[in-house]
Amino acid sequence: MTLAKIVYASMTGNTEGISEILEEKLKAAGLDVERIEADDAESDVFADADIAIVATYTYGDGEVPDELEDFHDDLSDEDLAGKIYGVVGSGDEEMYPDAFCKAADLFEEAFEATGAKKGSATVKINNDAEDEDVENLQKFVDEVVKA
Ligand SMILES: Cc1cc2nc3c(=O)[nH]c(=O)nc-3n(C[C@H](O)[C@H](O)[C@H](O)COP(=O)(O)O)c2cc1C
Repeated sequence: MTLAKIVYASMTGNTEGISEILEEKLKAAGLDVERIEADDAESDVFADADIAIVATYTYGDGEVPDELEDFHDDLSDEDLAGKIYGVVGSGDEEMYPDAFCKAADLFEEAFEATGAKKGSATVKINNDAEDEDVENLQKFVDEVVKA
């Protein structure tokens, strides 16, 4: 069975909710899913996964959250060739227009260095997921599953 792993960080719950939506949709597509909170994620967490997903909010001014910093630094050294990756970000578009969901972009760069294949365009969500975002998450899941 195909295994998808979702590593997520969430301070106020928005990204956690997004990760739950992803889990639900991946399961509905027939996949095994593991959702791993940032503090529990070792850099080799995706070694046994077919699909590697990171869901992250953005902190500071366009920075990866503290609890994902080491994970992000080490991820690019992993060999994830043959796997599919996808990234979902939550940020605040009004408050941080120039750094909106920048952490998601930084994870995309790290995944590119691993040799994994991008399964779908990064989804960026303004705070918590609304109806339109849920549709975009469905599209994201459909694409990573068939990539
Ligand atoms: C101190 C602080 C800095 C932030 N910096 C950014 C930022 O640079 N870019 C961005 O898009 N959002 C930024 N945000 C907004 C959060 O990423 C956004 O509220 C997100 O939905 C939080 O996700 P969570 O509920 O999963 O913790 C910042 C929020 C705080 C409190």
